[in-house]
Amino acid sequence: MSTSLQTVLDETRPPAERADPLHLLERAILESLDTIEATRPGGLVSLSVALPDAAPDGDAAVNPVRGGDCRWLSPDEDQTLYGAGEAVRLTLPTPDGFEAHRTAWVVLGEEGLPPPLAFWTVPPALDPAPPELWVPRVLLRRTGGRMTLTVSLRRGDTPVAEAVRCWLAEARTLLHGRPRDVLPAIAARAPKTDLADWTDRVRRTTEAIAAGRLSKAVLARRLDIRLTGTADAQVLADRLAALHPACCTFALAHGQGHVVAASPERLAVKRGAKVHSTALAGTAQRHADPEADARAAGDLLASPKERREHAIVADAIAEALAEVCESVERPETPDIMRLRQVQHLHTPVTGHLRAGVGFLDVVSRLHPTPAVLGWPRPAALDWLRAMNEGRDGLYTGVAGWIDRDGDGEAAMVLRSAYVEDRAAVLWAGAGIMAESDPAREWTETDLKLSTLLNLFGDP
Ligand SMILES: C=C(O[C@H]1C=CC=C(C(=O)O)[C@@H]1O)C(=O)O
Repeated sequence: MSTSLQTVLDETRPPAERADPLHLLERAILESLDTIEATRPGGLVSLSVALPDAAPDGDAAVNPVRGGDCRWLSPDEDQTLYGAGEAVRLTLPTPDGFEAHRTAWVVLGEEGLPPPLAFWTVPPALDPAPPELWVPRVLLRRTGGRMTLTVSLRRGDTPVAEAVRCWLAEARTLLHGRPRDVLPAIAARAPKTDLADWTDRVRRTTEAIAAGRLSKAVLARRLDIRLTGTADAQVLADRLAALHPACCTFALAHGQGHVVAASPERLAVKRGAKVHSTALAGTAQRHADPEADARAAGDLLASPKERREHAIVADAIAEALAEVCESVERPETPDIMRLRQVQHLHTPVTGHLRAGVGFLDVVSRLHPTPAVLGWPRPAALDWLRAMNEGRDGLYTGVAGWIDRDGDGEAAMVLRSAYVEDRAAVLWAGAGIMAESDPAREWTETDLKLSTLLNLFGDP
């Protein structure tokens, strides 16, 4: 071992924490040092170690509760990803441009551990920004009680000793960081859309649909809020995950702040050749009274307008998957997805991918679905541009992760906020059909906005 690296290890490991599970990482780094240093300049190298399980009482040495700048909680897989820093960031001309980097990725460490991964975002259709992908410098992956710590480096960007210093410091924060879990309240609201403007836009859209210019358009409204203090995006994501267990919850570094969401719409999940997507469109309110709640769900299922709005989305997803799959399956009729504030018509769509089809290629075919844009795609895009519809903070874009094996998960950025310092920008939208009533659609967006507003004490 070089003396400089020994110095880094000694400096970054306080004596009181000698029993720290990070010694496993330190040992693995020392064992892999020659290979890391031999990796060609520009090459991406990742090293993974298994850590002891987290104790449920939170007293264990390993208890990843806070810290880092990216967090991803998957609803049905009991998996949480915590990322810190960036080993590499790629701006992709096309999302599948990642494949070349993926195959050159050097993976070190214990065998049988989950592969390293990258987070990525694709902007909304109305935003010309390119897709971005980044490999976190430190990634902690908790699957069930199993924990894997992965550190990554692009050779040539930073001296190895410096990278090791960052790895250990960031890993320590992910493992032992202290919660800052008091969320601020709302100090002021600045709606960017009022009911009159919304009503006008919905009316013009229903007229355009009646005139045959398009079948559906998703209009959206923006609400800016000022907070009484800084909101920690990672805490917001944790709260959202607790309140919305059926959703994919994430907080991802974006611009100078973070995008935080509890998205009910998992656009795609890929495991080997299997891909799962979710068609979600058609919305009703939830009710505390079970009878009223069931009636609302029944009305939703029976409504020709909601069923057509939903079918446009389910058909588009099935058609996009058919282009890259050997077979596609979906039930004939939707069921109901129940969330905290709303319930949606829901159709799961699954496919068996043809050989050689990459995950990000699937995502780029699916996005934007008619659940966030409208239909047909070109007409909806033209219409939204003509209406000066804006989108930012990634709202109606896609976010996800992809691993070294090419598997991954993608969620629409919905029920989301862009949070920076003491400010948050919230968006919510609704699919507009020929029969849409402006006031009802406004109420629906209110319910969708409350997913995030509730976190700041808004009833
Ligand atoms: C556009 C949003 O939701 C979409 C997803 C599910 C149901 C929708 C609807 O019924 O209108 C929307 O298409 C949003 O949450 O901002």
